[in-house]
Amino acid sequence: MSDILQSLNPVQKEAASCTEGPLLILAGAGSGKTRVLTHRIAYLIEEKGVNPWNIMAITFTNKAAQEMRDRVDRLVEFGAESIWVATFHSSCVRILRRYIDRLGYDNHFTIYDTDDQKSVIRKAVKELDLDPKQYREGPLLGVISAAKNEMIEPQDFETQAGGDFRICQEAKIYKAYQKTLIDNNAVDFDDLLLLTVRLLRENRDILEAYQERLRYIMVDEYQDTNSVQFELIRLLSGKYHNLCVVGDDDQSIYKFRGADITNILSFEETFPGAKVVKLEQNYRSTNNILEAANSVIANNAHRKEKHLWSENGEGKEVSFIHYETAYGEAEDVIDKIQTSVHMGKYQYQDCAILYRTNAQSRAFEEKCIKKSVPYRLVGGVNFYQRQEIKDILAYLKTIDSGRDDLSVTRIVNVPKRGIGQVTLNKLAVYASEHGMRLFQAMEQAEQIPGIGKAADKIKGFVNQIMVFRALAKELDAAELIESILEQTGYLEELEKLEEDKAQAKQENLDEFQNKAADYYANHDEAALTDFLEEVALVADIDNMDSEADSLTLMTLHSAKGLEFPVVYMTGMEEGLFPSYMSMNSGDPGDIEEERRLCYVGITRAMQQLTLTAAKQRMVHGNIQYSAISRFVKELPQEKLDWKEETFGGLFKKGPSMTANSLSGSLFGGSSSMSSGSSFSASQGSQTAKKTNYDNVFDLKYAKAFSSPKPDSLDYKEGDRVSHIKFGKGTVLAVEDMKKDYQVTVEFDTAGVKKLFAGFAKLKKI
Ligand SMILES: Nc1ncnc2c1ncn2[C@@H]1O[C@H](COP(=O)(O)OP(=O)(O)OP(=O)(O)O)[C@@H](O)[C@H]1O
Ligand SMILES: [Mg+2]
Repeated sequence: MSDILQSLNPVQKEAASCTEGPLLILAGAGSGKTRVLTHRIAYLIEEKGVNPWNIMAITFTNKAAQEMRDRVDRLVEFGAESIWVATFHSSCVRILRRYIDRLGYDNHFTIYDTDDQKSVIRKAVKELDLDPKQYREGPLLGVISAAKNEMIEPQDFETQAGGDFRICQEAKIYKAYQKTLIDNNAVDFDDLLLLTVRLLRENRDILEAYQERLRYIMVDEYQDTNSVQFELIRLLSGKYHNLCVVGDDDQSIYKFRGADITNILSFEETFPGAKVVKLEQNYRSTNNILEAANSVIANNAHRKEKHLWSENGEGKEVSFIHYETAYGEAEDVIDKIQTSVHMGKYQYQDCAILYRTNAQSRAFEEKCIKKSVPYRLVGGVNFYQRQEIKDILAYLKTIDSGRDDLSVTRIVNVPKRGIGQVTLNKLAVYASEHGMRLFQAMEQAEQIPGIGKAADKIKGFVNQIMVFRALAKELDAAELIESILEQTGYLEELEKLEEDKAQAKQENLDEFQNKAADYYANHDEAALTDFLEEVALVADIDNMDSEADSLTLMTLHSAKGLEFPVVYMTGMEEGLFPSYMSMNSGDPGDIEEERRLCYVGITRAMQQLTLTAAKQRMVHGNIQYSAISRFVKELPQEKLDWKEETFGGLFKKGPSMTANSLSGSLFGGSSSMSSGSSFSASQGSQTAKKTNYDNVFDLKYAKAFSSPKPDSLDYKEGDRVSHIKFGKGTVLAVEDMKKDYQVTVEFDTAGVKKLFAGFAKLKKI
């Protein structure tokens, strides 16, 4: 066998050298799938004499495409540059730039981004005389995108509506939207794929030309392809059938973007005569880590059975640490990493901290900055650089002093107040002529010549800030943030965004409120100025050097395909991971998707894996007690190195404390909290006593969060209420407790929750 394949094991060799006909490499994480793909390309060129021009390799992200090209460059002597290595989208752009005129477009088409798309939707809704409140851009874009991913064109969408009023209206919007795009010679991201498929279906000559050229097609991370991507591959490989796809059904984590796991599960039916190769030897992780991964994923019903093993030895035991608070979790994890680096065991770049939601990065980022640990945030903007956080910070700064013109400029039209650039210029000129700050000039707007009617709008803004200034004396920063979000209409604006985006921003804002609540809990008599000073210190990220040896922080989703010697999976709590949404959607498939994500996380670790959870975490300014994630329970318990943090230190769990004997209190099994329900406590001390979490953080929180019991409630059993985070719901029960009312609410999407009335601030609707 050739030299090129020398570094592969026999099964990998078989896969890499099986070049003709359809081939599915179905294999678990770290078994060398990506490695086989790159070696296969080299083998085709060097051994089989295939022209690089005839080879296509498709990946999902630009980063992966770049890496694939680099790896092939190293293996192949000449011609690597003419291999077609690209993502799905860039492949389509390439085809369409050449041939889109066949579909009636001009070849110099424009690609619309989300902002452009939204304005097209707004225009369509207006033209159709529909209520923009009922037909919001975000959700409509979601509907259109889903239709396009299923290759449903506007006319088919209408036919499928079958008289349903709402769907009929959506069909009209879709039609108008598409017409505008065509009139502007523009395409959206989904069109790129859809139009390419249409082009190939309707133009035999073009299809045949590409089929003839792209004789060998390879797709990495095949488990995440959606219908239209699948169709594109099917068409292109339709003549030579030399299609090699690699993937792992257990790592399919993009269902929410239309990825269809059946594409991989039914490969053999779709491509008759397909050869299937399974790789089971893992080269990445120790056996302890693999056993953890195998044991968790075994709980999914719909999967192809496979079992990973490795020759890397047992390795260190997988650990689980249960902290009292999320604050303690962040502090200790960063400490542990720093210690291992100081001891010379690892470098920062060997370590990764993974979490379920972007907002969780905040606590870790702060600890890194405080302890001078260099870090790199992958696939996200640093917490304090995020748009919504900068907006709210700008409000707080303006409320605090109004001297920062940048902040004032940032928020004057956020949300929109209709104050135009011309007016702002006049204000700036007036301010500089009179040696004032911009905000002072605004306070005197009516005296400024030429401002005219805009003066009223400016006064409105100034008055609002004045009201907040008064409030700032009464409220702590967390409450102030809440009133800013509500009273300026910022939250309302958020709701108009696409669901994913709105939710991510909402989570970040919640996390910022938690930060504020946390700060006030730990600083008696803190003022807004002190809080802003603290934030300025922790938000200083200018001294970050992306090239330097640094710790990686990222979400589980963005960790796919990567590997690290040391991995921490944090926030392993019911409601966080798995997420509330997946727990309450009613579709068991959603929990399975979360479990696959957990599997992806575990299998990133090469030598050392630690899972962590916190008993209490601030969620939307409330302390929330959560049970340990079910995924922790699914790990092989007898091999798990389990530590409990109690007051003053970490203690190893004694041999008699098996997971099952603890399940009542730790997994929420026997307590009044059903699995997945959360407990928002205003009476921290009371709850703390009951659950015996007598640690110093509890007392501080308790002090900060004891809010008076309301005299009476304006809602009762059966009423509809709304909660700022959980949305709308129906009151199931109201219990009059000594210190507060405990209200049980069944939320429409967030499930059943028990809340304390004094803190939950439920509104009757
Ligand atoms: N035969 C082999 N000999 C030595 N190392 C190998 C071999 N096969 C794979 N590896 C190494 O194992 C690690 C995992 O390989 P690779 O990233 O290709 O796996 P994968 O199946 O694509 O994983 P994932 O499912 O996470 O994408 C890499 O560091 C790779 O270099
Ligand atoms: Mg891979």
